[in-house]
Amino acid sequence: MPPKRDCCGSDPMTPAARLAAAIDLLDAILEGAPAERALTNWARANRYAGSGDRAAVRDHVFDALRCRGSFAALGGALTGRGLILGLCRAEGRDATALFTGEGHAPAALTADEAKHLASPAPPREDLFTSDWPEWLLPQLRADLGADFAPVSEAMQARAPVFLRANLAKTTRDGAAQVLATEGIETQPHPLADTALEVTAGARKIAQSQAYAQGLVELQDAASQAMLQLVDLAPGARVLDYCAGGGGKALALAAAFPKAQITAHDIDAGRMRDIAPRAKRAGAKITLAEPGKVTGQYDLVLVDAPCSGAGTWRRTPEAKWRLTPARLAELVALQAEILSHAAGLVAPGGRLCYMTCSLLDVENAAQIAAFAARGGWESTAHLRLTPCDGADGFFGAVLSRI
Ligand SMILES: C[S@@+](CC[C@H](N)C(=O)[O-])C[C@H]1O[C@@H](n2cnc3c(N)ncnc32)[C@H](O)[C@@H]1O
Repeated sequence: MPPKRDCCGSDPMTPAARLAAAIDLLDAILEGAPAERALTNWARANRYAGSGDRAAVRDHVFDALRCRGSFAALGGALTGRGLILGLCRAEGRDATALFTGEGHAPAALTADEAKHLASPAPPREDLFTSDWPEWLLPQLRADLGADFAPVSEAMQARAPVFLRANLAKTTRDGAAQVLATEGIETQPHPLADTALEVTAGARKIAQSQAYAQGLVELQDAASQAMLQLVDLAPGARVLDYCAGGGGKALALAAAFPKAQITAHDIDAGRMRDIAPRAKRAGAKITLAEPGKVTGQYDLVLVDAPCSGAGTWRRTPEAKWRLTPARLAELVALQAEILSHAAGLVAPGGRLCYMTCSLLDVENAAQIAAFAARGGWESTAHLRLTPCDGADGFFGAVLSRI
């Protein structure tokens, strides 16, 4: 059968050519180019690459960034070429057959490379350990305890894609049926009764009718699960203090249609998508002016800026960019935001703190320090790791003492 042509009529790139493109991109990224920008520039400069090629090259690049330490060890060098050799080895692909130097394939293996690939692979534990930033290892080992090995292994895999069924418009089964008619296969996920894990057709979501009609939103299942911490009476006043693009505010609006929800973020630009998303979802969300929020709320949600360690499968560059100084800055910012947000909680109301971090210093220790400053106690918390099937997340509910 002839190779399937893309929409522009060019033949798809060969697997070896896709690897060669990923090698060049990774070299640029290792020199400091942001991955997304490098991929966009590459796609613009190589118009012959169809959507399948772009997706495959992107997957290679993100797989290599996520498993940077282990692929470099398996491939013999922390270079684009070393990482892609490591990727081939990790996936059990025959590098000799792909690195031929013919056509657009990467140059043939050198004698040293062939020797390295034939040498025994490092032990499994050394491999997954090397996919964390080295400076963070003592902290991660202490915080994750017995979960360190399984979480580290889970973090090497690609993150699943999840949707939240908008129960204000449909049921989870109803959303799944509509998605299926558009070639998007899903299965319910146990972490939340709104969560659908996408098993096929993920790239069609943004163009689907189910999405356009607000039946579903993209949201990680652990992020959806965090709403288990919240219970709201009809008419409750809710402030999403760090609303960003509104993921939590929209989920709250769907779960509690009678709540009055206000979204706030220090950065107005981050809230740009809330209005169109709310319109699609059929939700009412009031936007507060950045830095000017006042009043009293029955629930103040602080989905705090954090290291994002629980989401590093999706944003692998971020894990290599984090520094001890930046982490300390984030921890100080979280404490400051908590103090400020606490002042907006009405008598008898609650404060809910969340992060997508796996690090204790941003999670339980942050809450313990806040409670130790007086006046508040933690009444419930939830900690999820990628071993639960989705991103790492932490949430705690606090009441006044
Ligand atoms: C984890 S993100 C929020 C994600 C969002 N809640 C969602 O579910 O899509 C953290 C947000 O906190 C905001 N932020 C940072 N510093 C802040 C501050 N001092 N006050 C309020 N928001 C702040 C950031 O702009 C960012 O959008």
